[in-house]
Amino acid sequence: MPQIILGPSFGKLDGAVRKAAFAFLEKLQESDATPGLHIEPINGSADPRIRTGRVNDFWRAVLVKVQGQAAEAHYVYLGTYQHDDAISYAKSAVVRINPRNGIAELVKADQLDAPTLEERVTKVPAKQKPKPDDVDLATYPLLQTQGIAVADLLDLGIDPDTAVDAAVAETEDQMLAVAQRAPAAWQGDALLDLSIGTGLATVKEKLGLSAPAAEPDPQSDEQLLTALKQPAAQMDFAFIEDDAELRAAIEDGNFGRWRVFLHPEQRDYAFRPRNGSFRLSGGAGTGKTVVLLHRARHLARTNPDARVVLTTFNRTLAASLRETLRLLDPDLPLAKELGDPGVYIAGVDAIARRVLATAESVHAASQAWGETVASVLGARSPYVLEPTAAARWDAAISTHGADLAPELRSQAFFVAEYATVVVPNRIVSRDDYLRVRRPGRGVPLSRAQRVAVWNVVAAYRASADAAGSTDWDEKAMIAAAHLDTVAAAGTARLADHVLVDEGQDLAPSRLVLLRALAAQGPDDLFLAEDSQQRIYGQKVVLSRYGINVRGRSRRLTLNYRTTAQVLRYAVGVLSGEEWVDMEADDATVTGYRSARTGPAPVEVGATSLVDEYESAGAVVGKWLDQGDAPETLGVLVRTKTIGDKVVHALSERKVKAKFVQDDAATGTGSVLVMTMHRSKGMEFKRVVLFGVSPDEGGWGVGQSSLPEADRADAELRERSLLYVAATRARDELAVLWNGRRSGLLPAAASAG
Ligand SMILES: Nc1ncnc2c1ncn2[C@@H]1O[C@H](COP(=O)(O)OP(=O)(O)OP(=O)(O)O)[C@@H](O)[C@H]1O
Repeated sequence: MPQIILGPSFGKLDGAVRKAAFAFLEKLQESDATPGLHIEPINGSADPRIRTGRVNDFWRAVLVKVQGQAAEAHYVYLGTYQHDDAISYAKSAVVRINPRNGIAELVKADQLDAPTLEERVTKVPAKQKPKPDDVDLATYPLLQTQGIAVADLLDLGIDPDTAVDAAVAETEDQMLAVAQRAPAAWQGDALLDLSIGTGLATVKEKLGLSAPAAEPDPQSDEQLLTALKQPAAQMDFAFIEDDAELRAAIEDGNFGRWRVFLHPEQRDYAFRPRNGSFRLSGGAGTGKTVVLLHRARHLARTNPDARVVLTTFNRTLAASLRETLRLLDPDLPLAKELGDPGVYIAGVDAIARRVLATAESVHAASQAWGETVASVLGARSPYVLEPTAAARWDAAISTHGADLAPELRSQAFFVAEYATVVVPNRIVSRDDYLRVRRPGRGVPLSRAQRVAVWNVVAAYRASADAAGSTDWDEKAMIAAAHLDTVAAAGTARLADHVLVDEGQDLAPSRLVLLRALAAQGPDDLFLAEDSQQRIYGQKVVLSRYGINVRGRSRRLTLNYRTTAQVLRYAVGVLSGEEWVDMEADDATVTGYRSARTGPAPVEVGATSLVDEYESAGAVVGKWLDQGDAPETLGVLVRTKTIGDKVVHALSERKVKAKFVQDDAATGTGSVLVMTMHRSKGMEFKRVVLFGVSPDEGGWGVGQSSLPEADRADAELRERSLLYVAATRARDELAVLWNGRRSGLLPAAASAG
């Protein structure tokens, strides 16, 4: 069967033609000898491999035929055009090997001749190299300030016209414009990377660029095929694997390029085997979830017996992973039960519950099960499935917390202490607690304070014991203990590969559980995280919970979702704070960039709540008038109460809106209002952040009652929440408040 390769300009078509184009390619994929396809060369085409094919009476497909030694040809599909346009495009399009780096590229014939390289390069104004003391670097060509010359760009293989334009770009926005015009995706990416200070060697490594051993032979189909398969070429050329992929790409107006056009780094993280646990970090929108989905599919396809667990913070996000994996591969077998071959998708708490439910039904009466529960909670009832309400902390504090210092008398303090110290360390007695090290907990405790804290913990546990209940930290830890016990007795673990999204939000007990799902070994655990998006729980260091990723941590830096303008604003929310990643290293935003442009975020400060509702109605109404589908617009709020009021206020202003919570379907036809927490992992075309003021509900709430160290961390989480919310916007962001502007928002200049 001929192999179809989607080229960079396979383009968008409207409905009827799309169907015809798909039918054409489907037949071509079966056999290029199918009657009626009329695959023909064009007289006078610049590229001898160019063919056109008959889609119908009016439309023709433009293709590049690469035969090589293979029995079946490869066809690069360059799009479907009306007859005359197809012929003129086919005459000028050339797919060739870039002589500098061996990457396949689509160029126009006129780019290959006139004017010579030397002539074009002389277009670059000869400014002297800047001297740090006497030059205003802000008005100096960006690349020159980084010590990059045109010759370096040409050497990388960047198209000469693009190189010349890039060399004179003085601002980020000018560079973005050049990058967007670049004839190949890898070139735009390389230019943006270089312009923010990434070195030439790193750029080459990230894109897998290296000089070919010999001058490419333009006649050689084999060489062209190799060139098409280079990772950097695959940002523009996608080898289509089956009918479903073809149908999605050609027929689906919402086709996501993420399904087939991966960045070389994404490709590497998705497909390369790893000899142990791996951590992939990256800012919002850099494609961490995309990598996980591709990796899950790859592992399951490579070994159909493999038990792949794909998990995340909660069931809403798990439902979204399931839906997106279905889009990527509708035929991929999903496992129904944990431990079955295929991909099993669930939130981490659902996994804990699954393990416990099975274990309790089989072992509840056994001594071993009782010992497992006791190893985490001390001697108590072996029944653990019922949930413990967080309110039990309040009861325990009020009955047994008389000796506590006032700043420790809060549910939030106990939840944090319990989840990060008591449960993961399997503390079952007061003596254990007096001895345990509490690294990472900013709040110091004297011996007397520890005793007072333990009294409350003991009371909390006693009341949960009486109810036969456990909280989610306890459930995860008992499940992990159980899995370790049965594995030590020789039973196989439940998974071969565990893939984790939103790792930054997982409490220690959840990490211990995920570690216990698979035996230590190659490709055991792959964890995606962005520490700057931690909006739940405490800071966590992976190595404390048996997850060793030393030397196996990488970072993605290209944001595919958000425009450069929105990204700059969102990153402004993070600035001035210290951030650490899950290896306790600096979490840097260096190199984090977007290749897309759009309007600068708009800020609207209102003088009353009614005024703010009015502004929200006006902003959303304008977007709807422009033709945006309502469900592509998000209004993000701090709390459900605020959200309900916003829905009401929008409806009064004739904007149909609905409040979305938990894993309710978003549906179509309404503007979506949701809490910023609920918006995690989602994206919208345009976003309103509503009520970003210390005078409005939610911000800073409860922090004053926390110990100082916990308060600082709570403020970091609020920044992260705002960052998460702002980075949900693909194209445009509006930030609204009533009263004072929140100090968490970036300095006013970033908004411009
Ligand atoms: N190679 C790609 N080509 C085109 N689009 C991509 C690519 N990779 C990712 N995207 C798109 O970028 C957006 C962000 O991707 P994804 O959700 O995987 O990022 P993320 O790092 O998990 O983000 P977040 O941390 O904000 O949840 C999605 O719309 C995705 O389809």
